[in-house]
Amino acid sequence: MFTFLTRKSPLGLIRAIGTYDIIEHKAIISDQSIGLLPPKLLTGTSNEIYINPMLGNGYKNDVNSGQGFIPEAIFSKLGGYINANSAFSNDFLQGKSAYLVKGYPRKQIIMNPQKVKACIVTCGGLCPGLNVVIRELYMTLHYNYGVPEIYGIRDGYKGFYTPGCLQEFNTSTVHDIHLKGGTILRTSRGGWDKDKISNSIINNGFNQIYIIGGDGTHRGIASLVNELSSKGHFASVVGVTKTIDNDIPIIDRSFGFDTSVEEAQKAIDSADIEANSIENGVGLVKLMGRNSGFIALHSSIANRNVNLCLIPESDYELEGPNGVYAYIANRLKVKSHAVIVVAEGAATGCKDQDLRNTGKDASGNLALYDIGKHLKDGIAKYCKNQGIDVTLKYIDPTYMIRSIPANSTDKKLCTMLAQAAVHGAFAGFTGFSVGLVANQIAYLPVDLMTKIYEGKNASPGQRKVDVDNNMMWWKLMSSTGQPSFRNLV
Ligand SMILES: Nc1ncnc2c1ncn2[C@@H]1O[C@H](COP(=O)(O)OP(=O)(O)OP(=O)(O)O)[C@@H](O)[C@H]1O
Ligand SMILES: O=P(O)(O)OC[C@H]1O[C@](O)(CO)[C@@H](O)[C@@H]1O
Repeated sequence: MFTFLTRKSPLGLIRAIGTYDIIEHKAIISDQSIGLLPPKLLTGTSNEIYINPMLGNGYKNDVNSGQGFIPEAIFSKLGGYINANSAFSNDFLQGKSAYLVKGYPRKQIIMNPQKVKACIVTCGGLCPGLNVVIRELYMTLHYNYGVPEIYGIRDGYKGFYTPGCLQEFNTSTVHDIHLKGGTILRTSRGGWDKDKISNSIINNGFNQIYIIGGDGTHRGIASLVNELSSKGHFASVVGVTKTIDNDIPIIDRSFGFDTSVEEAQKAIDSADIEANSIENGVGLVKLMGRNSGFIALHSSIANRNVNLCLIPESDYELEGPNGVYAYIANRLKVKSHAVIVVAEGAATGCKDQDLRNTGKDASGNLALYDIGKHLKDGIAKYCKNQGIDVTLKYIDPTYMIRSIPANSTDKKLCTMLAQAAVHGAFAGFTGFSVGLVANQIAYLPVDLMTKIYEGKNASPGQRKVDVDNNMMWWKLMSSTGQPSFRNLV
C-alpha cells in the first residue's frame, strides 16, 4: 500500500514520493475491459510523483503571478474517457465500444517541471496554425508548468542532428507568431535518421519532445519512442496531428483544414465570376489533396456554385460519352458556364488515360501528375472540336491557401491541442498524439494511428474519402449536380 508523503519543494512545488503506478495509470490498465485504447505509459528511472503546479486554492491566483490557479474541486471533476465509436469502422469495433483517454491536466504528474528540458519540431508540409501550436506549447510549458528550458528544433527531423538548428525559446521568440502563417521553426521532408535523432535527444537531455506533423511524421514518432526506450532514455514523445489534407484517421479534423476550406472559397468564387462573365466561360480551380480529396470535397459543398469536383478517390474517364469532357461540353451548351474544382491528386482516378504520378519527394510521397494543366488543355481541345468557343480560366491557389494564418476556429483548436499535449507528457504518457475526436481532445496511441486506415484503398495510417459509403460524396453530387462517373462504359 502506498504512503503519500508530501512536502513543499524549494520552488513551492508539492512533491509526493512514491511509485507513480498509483495514479491514473493503474486505472487505465484495469479499464481496458471497456475497450479503452490507451496511450503508452512512460516507464523508466523516475519513481516520483509531483503535484501539478496549476493546482491552487486562492481565487486571486493567476498564471501571471506564477501561482496555481485551478482549484482542487475542478481537478477532481476532470477525467474520464471519450467514447470514440464514431471514429472507428464497424469492422474495427466488432460490436464493442472504443474509448480514448481525454486530454486534460492531471493533478498528479510524473516529472518535476523544473527538471524538464523540452523541444518542439515541425515536419512535413505547411498548414495554417503551426505557429499557434508552437506558441501554445511554449506558453503552457513556461507559464503553467514553469519549465525552464524550451527549445525549437529547426528544419524538421533533420534539424535534430544538423549543427545550428537548436534555438532556445523565450517569451519574445513566440510573442506574435500566432498571427503569421508558416512555421517559425521551418519544416522539411525526408531527413529521417532514427539513430542520429535519438542520439541527439539523449545528448541534449531532452525529456519532453513535441513533434507536429502528419502521417509520415507519426510513423517517425512511433519508431522514435521504441528507439529511446531501447536506449533507456526517460522521455515523453508527443505528436500533434497536422494535416491540411485531413487524411489522418480517427480524428474529426486537423487544425488548418477549416481555414483551408474557407480560403478556397475566394478562388472558387473568382472562378465562378470569371465563368459567368463571358459566354462559355469555364473556371477551373486546383486545390490540395495528394491522396485524399477532403479539401476539394468540402470546399465544393460549401461553395454551392461548383458544377464538377474531381478527387483522387473518385473514378472517372475524360473522353467518351460518359466522360468529364462530354459533361462539361453539354453543360456549356445548356448553361453557358461551368465551375470545376479538382484535387491535385485526382489523376489517380482517371480510367481512360495513363496519367501517372511518377517519382517521389524526399519523404517518399508520390510526386503528382499535373492534373490541373491536363484538364485545362483537354477541356479547351475537346470543346473546340465540338464547335464550342470556350474561355477557360485556371486558378491554382494551393500554396496561397496553405501559407495563411489560421482562422479563429483553427486557432482555438491549435490552442486546445497544444495544452493537452503538454498535460499528457506530464501525466506520464508517451508515444501518443493529440487530436480532436467526437469534438473533444483525445490522446491517440501513435501505434494505433499508424496501423489503422479509413476508406477504400487507404494505406495504414491514411484516411481517404469513402465514395461508396460516405454520405459527403453523395451530398457533393446533390449539390453540384454532377454524375458519379462510376458506371463507365
Ligand atoms: N515511415 C517513416 N518512418 C520514419 N519517418 C518517416 C516515415 N515516413 C516519413 N517520415 C518522416 O516524417 C517527416 C514528414 O513526413 P512527410 O513529408 O510525409 O509529411 P507528413 O508528416 O505526412 O505531413 P504532410 O501531411 O504535410 O505530408 C519527414 O521528415 C519524413 O522523412
Ligand atoms: O510542395 P510540398 O511541400 O511537397 O507539399 C505539397 C503537398 O503537401 C500537402 O499539402 C500535404 O501533404 C499535399 O496536399 C500536397 O501534395
